Amino acid sequence: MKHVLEFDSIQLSFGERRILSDIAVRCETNKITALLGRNGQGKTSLFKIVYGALETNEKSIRFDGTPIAKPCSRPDLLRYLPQFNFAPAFLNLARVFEDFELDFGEFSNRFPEFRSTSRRCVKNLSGGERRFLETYLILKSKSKFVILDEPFTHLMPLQIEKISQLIIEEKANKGIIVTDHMYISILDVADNVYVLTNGKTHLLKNNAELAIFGYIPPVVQL
Ligand SMILES: Nc1ncnc2c1ncn2[C@@H]1O[C@H](COP(=O)(O)OP(=O)(O)OP(=O)(O)O)[C@@H](O)[C@H]1O
Repeated sequence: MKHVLEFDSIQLSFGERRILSDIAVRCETNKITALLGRNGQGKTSLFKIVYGALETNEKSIRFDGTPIAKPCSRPDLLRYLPQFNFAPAFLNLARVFEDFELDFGEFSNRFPEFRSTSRRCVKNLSGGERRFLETYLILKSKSKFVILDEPFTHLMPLQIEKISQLIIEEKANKGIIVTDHMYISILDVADNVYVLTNGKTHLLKNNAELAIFGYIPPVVQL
């Protein structure tokens, strides 16, 4: 059964500075929805509002047409990969997988580079290993939707490829909303791409519009 997550009518200012003013995003299960935008345009702020980690007076977030006030209290509906590390630093990987109700064996069989890490504390992983682990935990969770805020940060190209593959596979089970400045990898997997600029979201008609919105230089051929 198809599910729909929509968010619009979101207003956000920091002091006198208006960040978000004209937002309209629609995400569906079995689809990958990308949000691109120049640095500082408000992508993370928007995701935090949708998840419920940042308060704002005006917002409308609906799941299958029903408003949800605090999606962060409904992990069955929505989970969020923030830009910062969230897996508890002093737990070992076996315990983290247990807490997330995921199978460490399945993870380490698929990604043998993690095979001997079940007793290792999260804090002893490298930056890239930790980002890979945390992205996996969110992507494989049983939520109907997940938001991934820059999942490719710290990842080497080979791991970016593996996460891209996982994103494509997991869309069979959920709706995925993603932003990352590795935009070519994002364009490769996305079904719909929005650009956030000057507080407004635009659904892209074609990739060339990325240059028109000033996200990529005009010379890049996509
Ligand atoms: N708590 C805050 N107080 C004041 N200004 C803030 C706060 N959080 C974010 N900002 C500002 O709001 C703007 C949007 O920030 P945000 O992190 O949402 O942008 P972004 O599109 O995710 O950027 P990037 O691509 O660089 O990650 C930025 O100019 C940022 O400096």
